[in-house]
Amino acid sequence: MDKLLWRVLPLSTLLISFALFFYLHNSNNAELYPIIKLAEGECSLFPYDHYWISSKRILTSQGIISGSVEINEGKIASIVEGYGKQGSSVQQVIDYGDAFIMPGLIDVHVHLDEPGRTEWEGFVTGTRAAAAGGVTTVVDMPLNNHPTTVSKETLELKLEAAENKIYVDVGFWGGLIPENAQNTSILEGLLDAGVLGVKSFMCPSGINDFPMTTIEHIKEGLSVLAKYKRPLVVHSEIQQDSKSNLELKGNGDPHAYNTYLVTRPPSWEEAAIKELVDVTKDTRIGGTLEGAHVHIVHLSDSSASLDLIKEAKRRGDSISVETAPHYLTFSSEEIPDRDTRYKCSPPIRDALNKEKLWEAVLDGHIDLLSSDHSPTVPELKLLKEGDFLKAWGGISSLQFDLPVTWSSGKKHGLTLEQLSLLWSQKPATFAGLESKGAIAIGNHADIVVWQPEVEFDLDDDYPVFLKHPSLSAYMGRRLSGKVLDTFVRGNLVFKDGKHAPAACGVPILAK
Ligand SMILES: NC(=O)NC(NC(N)=O)C(=O)[O-]
Ligand SMILES: [Zn+2]
Ligand SMILES: [Zn+2]
Repeated sequence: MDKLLWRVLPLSTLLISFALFFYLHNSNNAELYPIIKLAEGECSLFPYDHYWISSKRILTSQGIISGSVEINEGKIASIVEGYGKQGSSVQQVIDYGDAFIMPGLIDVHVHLDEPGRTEWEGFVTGTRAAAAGGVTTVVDMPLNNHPTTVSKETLELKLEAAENKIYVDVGFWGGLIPENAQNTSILEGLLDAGVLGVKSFMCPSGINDFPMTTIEHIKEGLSVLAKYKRPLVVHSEIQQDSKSNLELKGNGDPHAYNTYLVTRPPSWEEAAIKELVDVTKDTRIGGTLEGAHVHIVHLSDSSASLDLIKEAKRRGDSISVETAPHYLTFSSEEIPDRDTRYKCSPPIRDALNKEKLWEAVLDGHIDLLSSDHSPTVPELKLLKEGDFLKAWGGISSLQFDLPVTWSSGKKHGLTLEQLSLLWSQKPATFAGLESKGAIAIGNHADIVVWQPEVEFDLDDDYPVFLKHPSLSAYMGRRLSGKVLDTFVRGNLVFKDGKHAPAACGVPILAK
């Protein structure tokens, strides 16, 4: 017996070693490159400064190619056509096979809520969700953080709070409120400190220290912004409380979505946009506000409001518009009673409105997409009570920008090129983010690698990095388009469900 054992042992050791070798070899192949254990504090899950990534499908500024991209010290150093071919300086290659490589998404409308409301969201949770979704840059809104970002001093508080907490790059919108519109030195101080532009509300914002602006305040703001050549972004709704609406508010069932919907009709958006386009005529070349730009956030009304914007564009006004994936995905008819996760303003309208909005996206009348990720705490969303009139308005979605847009978009004929234009190139130009938004030589290596054809369920097992996953109306859905890896300035910040240990995103300040 002993003898037999001694004979079998070397043989089995040999077999085990072989098996182990093949297993490791294959699993390395599956991982596509060796995983090296990182020390705490590292910015990247791939510890090389100089490497290539290759795939059969790379969306470059010259179109989709099969080939490789050379990344060196955070920037795109070269692009080589031909799958499997790399330049002579090959050090490390990550071969993604036929996964799709494209520029990272730039989400210009995100409420990160820090400092002051970290129980709602925060720099760490928000930017980790972004990284997990292939979003490599976000631009943070000046509310619902406390204090709101309306002066140089409050921007400094933001920057302090963001230190060592951001996993992707973050730019900041300042706020235009009556106080700094009337005292332009405060506004200039805020712009000098580096906000990419300012945002205002034409209706109550729901946040006490962010009062609404009238069109007169907006004109004051625009005359300052014209000098800086930075945009004004506007929540474009003006309250039009007709008698019948007031009555409905009192009588309708607050658990029915329609009761909320009728309280914020398209005429609110139309009224605001009418006032805005009356002002944007002066932004034309030679006009008194030349250099200023008005950007309408989260357009929901695809009828009269959109027509006003199209007409202003035709005239040559400096105006642009975004919409959000929830207006392109959901329709009011299908929102269940009591499901306040869907409450936002302006509201999600009917299916016909949604289809017209898609048409406008595909025809290029909508300039870009953004999430308007605006969570709160579950208690304020009133998930248990299900009261649409009292619940906080805001959709929680940041991590799902890409799969949600793609899932609905592909059914409407959206191409991968259009998707990237709407989520990367256009937002980069709009927010003045040089060196971002395209895979082009010299640009930041801000990249998402994803599988457009892969479907997955957003179930309880799915790794969601939002602060409050239960608030997202997308939970429970089946989506197309799985994010594999995300690079920010060459750092592999997210891979296969894991984040890099250190938060190495940088704040982006306008100069
Ligand atoms: N204070 C907010 O975050 N409001 C947001 N709320 C929404 N959209 O329902 C917004 O962007 O208007
Ligand atoms: Zn808004
Ligand atoms: Zn918002």
